[in-house]
Amino acid sequence: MTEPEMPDEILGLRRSIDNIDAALVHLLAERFKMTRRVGELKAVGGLPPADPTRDQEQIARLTSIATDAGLDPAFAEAFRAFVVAEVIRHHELIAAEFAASGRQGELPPLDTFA
Ligand SMILES: C=C(O[C@@H]1C=C(C(=O)O)C=C[C@H]1O)C(=O)O
Repeated sequence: MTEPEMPDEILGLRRSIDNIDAALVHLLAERFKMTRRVGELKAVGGLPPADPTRDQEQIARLTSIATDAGLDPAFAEAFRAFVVAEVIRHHELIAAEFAASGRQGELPPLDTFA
């Protein structure tokens, strides 16, 4: 049995979906560059990787933005938590590398835009 033909509208929608997926990957790559630098600055300053106060501010802000945008706020929070968990993992690695390097108090070179 042959499958029904894919409607042109679905093919057009998929082109936009692919563009959006590409934009999301680019945005995440830029975000991780920024959070990596935050992780370096925290390691130098002796600050912990996680910041629960900042988390609460972000959750409140994103819940409001998601609701206004018609996106399920529970999904927005799950996505934020997924991304931040990876950020914290990076920060822990950066802190461990910094502690092992013996460069206490020195700021690593800025490579945010590398
Ligand atoms: C990037 C930071 O570190 C962690 C990661 C966050 C994030 O990815 O947005 C927010 C708070 C922290 O738990 C930060 O403190 O700004």
